[in-house]
Order: sequence, then structure tokens, then C-alpha cells
Amino acid sequence: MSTDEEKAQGAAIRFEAVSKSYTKPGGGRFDALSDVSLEVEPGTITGIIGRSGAGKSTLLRMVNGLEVPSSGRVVVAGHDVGAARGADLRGIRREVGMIFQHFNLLASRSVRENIALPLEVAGMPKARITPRVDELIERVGLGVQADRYPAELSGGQKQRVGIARALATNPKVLLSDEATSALDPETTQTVLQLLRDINRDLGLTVLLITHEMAVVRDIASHVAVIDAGKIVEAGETYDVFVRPGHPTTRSFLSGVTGVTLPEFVASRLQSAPGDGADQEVIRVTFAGTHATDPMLALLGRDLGVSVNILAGAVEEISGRPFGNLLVSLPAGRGAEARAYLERHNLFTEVLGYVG
Ligand SMILES: Nc1ncnc2c1ncn2[C@@H]1O[C@H](COP(=O)(O)OP(=O)(O)OP(=O)(O)O)[C@@H](O)[C@H]1O
Repeated sequence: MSTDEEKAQGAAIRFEAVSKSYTKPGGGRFDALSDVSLEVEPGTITGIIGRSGAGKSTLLRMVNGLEVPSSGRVVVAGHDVGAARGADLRGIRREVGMIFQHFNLLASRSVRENIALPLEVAGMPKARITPRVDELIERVGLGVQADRYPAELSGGQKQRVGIARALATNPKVLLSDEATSALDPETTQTVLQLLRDINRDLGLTVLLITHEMAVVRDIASHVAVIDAGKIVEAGETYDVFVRPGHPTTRSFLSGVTGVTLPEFVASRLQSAPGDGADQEVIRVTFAGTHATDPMLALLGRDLGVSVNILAGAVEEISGRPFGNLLVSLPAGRGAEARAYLERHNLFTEVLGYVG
């Protein structure tokens, strides 16, 4: 049902050595962002993941000029957002839609009137607003609720209104500030599916911030991990999942791989060998469905190391299989076995030791 008018091209977003510092209440400076550089390719869905206070919102809000860098530049579709003023800044903001964790709908306006708001602000004639709002309502699947008020909607429906409103002015970029954090898992999936459809149909660039790696796994083609105001890792989501390079990334991943240690192992896990703990427990991460089968056999054949499988699963990320295996092997042979697996392009991580 998309019309030519609705077709938009995604814009590139470039963070160039962006820093942001605030004055602390008692004096002195606090660096919320330090020297952040990141390229967001047009038409991608890119996730920025970090813990609370890492600087995600600050970074996101620079894309539509709600925050201005202390130094460095944020360039959207070729425009330096921090330097834009007046009509230029308003023009950039029309090209950048945003959705929020708590939806930010106007309680006194119906679904239809909330979606119409940015069009009224942009000065669109009423005769054109009505068909455009109808089109947006259809796109987000809210036909039945069009004349209801926010208080009469579920969380998922409210977020659909937020999405329709953000799309109203045909933006090239959609910013998502924890848009699914207030939703239950099932509703989260339907909203993520809608964002995927919009990205595919309209080609706009989606930049989302989240503290949930599952959201990144389910929707983002690219990811950047932010920790204490710095980007510690960035790349294609699949590559980051298969071969995480930073401890912060690994800690985010440990919750979403779908593979956890059996309780009888987890409860006895210690951080160093000794006291009878002579088995090293490792996570082996691999690309492809069967990548570990021959490796575990070869460990036995080439090194004479026997491996116990504790848990394992293969899942799909960006349409490609990705596997996780938890195994234990004699602690004294651990370093040698891990080096062997790494040489065969498997990623390993020591989780601890058990007896
Ligand atoms: N206006 C401000 N004045 C002073 N400090 C600020 C201001 N805005 C943000 N900060 C600080 O900057 C840091 C980064 O904040 P930011 O909101 O970007 O983090 P976040 O990763 O989005 O966190 P959350 O997930 O909790 O929203 C925090 O320590 C915050 O307290």
C-alpha cells in the first residue's frame, strides 16, 4: 500500500569524534561521551547497546539536535546537526522521526489527532493531512482504534501510534529510544516486526538504543556497544555475536545466547582451578550449524583431550546460524585445547572450574 510519496531513502549518520561533558553539581566536569566515532550506513537497523548511564540517550538525542556535542560533529544526510539553527534545524528534525519508551502521546488527542500533529506543525493543508493519516494508520495496523484516545489503548497499540506519528513527515531516519522496554515479550516481537517491515519497505535508517541484547539480535544488522561514554565494540551483529571482543559485550551476550550451564555445574563453578576443581568449563562459539562436530572429535584425536558437553544450541542471527556450546575438559590441558579451537576459527571463553 506504500505510495510514491511514502517512499523515503535512508540517510547516513556519522558521529565524528563526539564528546559531551556536563558540569557536575559540586563543580568539575563529567564526560558522558568521550571521542565517539561511528558510521551508521543508510538503510540499516543499527543498535546501540549499553548499561544505564553509559551515554546511549545522549548519543541518540544528538541525531535530532536535542543534545549538542561539546566537541566533534554529528552528520545526518550530509548536515552537521550541532551547527544547524532555525529553519535548517527544523528541516533536519523533519527528516528524523523518534519513538520513545513511554510513547509520549498527547492524552487529550485521539490516535488520528496524535498522528496528525507533526503534519499540522509542518503546515500541511488539512485536506492532505486526512489521507496521509489514513495511510499511516493502515501501515501500523490501527484501523479499528483510529478514534480512540491513548488511555484506551494497550502498550503495543500506543507504540504503533508513536511509530505512525514518527513516520508522518516521511523521515529518512527513525530513532528508537528503548521503544520496547515497557512492553511484554510477545508485544515486543510484534513491534520489532513492524519496525523491520518499515525499514524494508521505506528503506529508512533505524538507529535504536537498548539495554537488551535480545532486541539487537532480533532486529539489528549492526551493533555498537557503549560503555562509560565510549564505544568499545562495533560491527555487524552476527560478527559481534560470534566473536565478541570486549568483556562488556560478553556480559550482554551471556544473557541471550539461550545456553546456560546446568544448575549442578553452575552452583559449583569457581573462578580458579584447585581444591579438587580440575575441569575447565568453557563456552565455544561457532558460525554455521555443524562447525563444532569435527573439532571436538579432533581435540580427542590430535591432542588426546576428552571433552564433556554440558549444553548447546544453534540459533539464527541476521538469517545466519550461530552456535554456542558449553563444555568441560581437563583444566591442565585447557590453554592448549583453547588455542587449538581458536586456530580452527572457534571462539572460546573460560567460564570457570569445577570438580
Ligand atoms: N543534562 C545533564 N546534566 C548532567 N549530567 C547528565 C545530563 N544528561 C545526562 N547526564 C549524565 O550523562 C550520563 C549518560 O546519560 P544517558 O542518559 O545518555 O545514559 P543512558 O545510557 O541513556 O542511560 P539510561 O539507559 O539509564 O537512560 C549519565 O551519567 C547521566 O547522569
